Amino acid sequence: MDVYLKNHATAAAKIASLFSFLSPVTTVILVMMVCAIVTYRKRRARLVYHINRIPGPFMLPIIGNGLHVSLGCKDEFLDRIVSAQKMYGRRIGMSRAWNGPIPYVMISKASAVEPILSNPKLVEKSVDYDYMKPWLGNGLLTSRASVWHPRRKTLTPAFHFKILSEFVNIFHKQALVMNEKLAEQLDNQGGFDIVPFTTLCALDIFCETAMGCAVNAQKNSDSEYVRAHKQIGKIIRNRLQKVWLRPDFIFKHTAEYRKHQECLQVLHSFSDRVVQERKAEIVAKRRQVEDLIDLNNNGPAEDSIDCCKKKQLAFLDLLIEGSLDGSGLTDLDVREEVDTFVIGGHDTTAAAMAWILLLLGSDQAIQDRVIHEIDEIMNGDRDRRPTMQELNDMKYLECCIKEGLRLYPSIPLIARRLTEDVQVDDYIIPSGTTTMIVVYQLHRDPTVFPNPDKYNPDNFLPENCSGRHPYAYIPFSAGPRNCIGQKFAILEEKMVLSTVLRKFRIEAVERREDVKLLGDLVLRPRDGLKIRVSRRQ
Ligand code: HEM
Repeated sequence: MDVYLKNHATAAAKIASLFSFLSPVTTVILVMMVCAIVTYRKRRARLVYHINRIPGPFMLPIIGNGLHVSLGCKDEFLDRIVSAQKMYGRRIGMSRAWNGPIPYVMISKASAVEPILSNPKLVEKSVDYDYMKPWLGNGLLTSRASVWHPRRKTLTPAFHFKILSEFVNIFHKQALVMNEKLAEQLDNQGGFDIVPFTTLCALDIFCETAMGCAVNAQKNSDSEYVRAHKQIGKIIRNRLQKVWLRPDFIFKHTAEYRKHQECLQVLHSFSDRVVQERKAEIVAKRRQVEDLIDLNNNGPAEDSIDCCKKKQLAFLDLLIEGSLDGSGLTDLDVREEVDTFVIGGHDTTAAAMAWILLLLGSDQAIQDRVIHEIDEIMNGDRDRRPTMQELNDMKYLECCIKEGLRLYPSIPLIARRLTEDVQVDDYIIPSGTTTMIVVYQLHRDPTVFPNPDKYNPDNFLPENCSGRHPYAYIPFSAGPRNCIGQKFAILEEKMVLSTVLRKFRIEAVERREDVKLLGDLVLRPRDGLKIRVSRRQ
């Protein structure tokens, strides 16, 4: 003990003699730096300790499991995550991986998902979302908690039930255009890829409902916008996988960066134009109202003012009216939300509808049952637009949609950066970790869904849902940062799918098992989804 104290005293004396050469200010700075380093190292050691208690693959010094993620075929990202999770996360529903110095914890068990998604303090997205920022800026999907809170509050009313019911007409109109396009494929007995059809239909629907602008994507399918959108998704995925492409100063010197910038130019000029045109219309309308007030010395009738104030506004109008009335949102902020909602609002629903058509085409008995339900509700009428009530009554169709989203959740991975520790059973996932909820696998937990790979819409009959863990099925995420557009999505899908099924019978041309999956920003089939259509008798 004496020797120990003596050694420390000597070390302290040496440090003091070193500091005696330095000015007091430099000494204070040095001491602060030493303290910061000691604290950082302590925190880091704690983080490493807790992460490495979680099962995971063998890792190399410094690069960890980076090679496993970055090397090889870029289309295998989701496959690799799922297989690592199957191998190491089977027992506790969690596994860990180090992407260089960054720890990731993959989760596919409902009881481990709950403490993360339900906690209102854990709403920070992981750094992986930052690679979407040049495109989406601080839109709802990518923004930090401090920016996200007020914006989410502003936008929530735009997806109110009353507004959605006004969209039903547009949903139907665009579904009829899709039917016209499908009719052109009646003679195509070899089959065709359904994904471009649902994608363009969903894009038309979103632009016309939420932003009041008709882009006619279904009629003009080779639009520059659609191509740029597809390409930027690929570039971002590639960058996410390849650690060395992550730093801006490297990425900026690649050919991909030039393509990335070209895509941004196309995408941003589209959304800028939409925002500016709508803003000009709103400003002109306001002027008209002001002129009317000036003309009438007594001012406008009270009830006409009330009617304007009470009207519920759709997404873009809500943002623009807010920015004109001093909500603090700039034109750039509005554009960021437009870009975010266009991707959130059409890619996801498009993928879901395509998968569901393939699934229905693979099981004629299920298709018969859903057609029977629709015919019964519509009294055999195959043309009239369904009312909101009739759509609500299509319960079995809803089960088919939910089951489709279980097997093929449009967003297969949800990542969060933890800002506080989370306890799961005997494990601590420390603050600072990136957690990745593997929704694709969570939805295939055999203890929750027996025979989990089978397409079985009965899984969502009320009697089969009762008692199920609320976080076992989360296609729209859950908790405070869940999907803002989920009611919109289900309603749109019901309208489009029922409109298709009233006219056509669907047959899958390929087996589900043969479809290669791409874990892009959205879960897509690598080579499309081939179906055949015939007119219903
Ligand atoms: C089948 C269709 C859809 C699915 C499966 C889906 C799924 C999801 C999921 C899982 C999230 C959470 C993402 C995360 O935390 O990383 C999310 C967020 C979001 N979704 Fe959806 N979505 C769908 C349709 C829509 C639609 C139609 C809209 C717009 C009308 C929309 C707009 C958004 C937005 C803006 C966010 C970010 C919300 C926030 O952070 O506050 N989504 N969606």
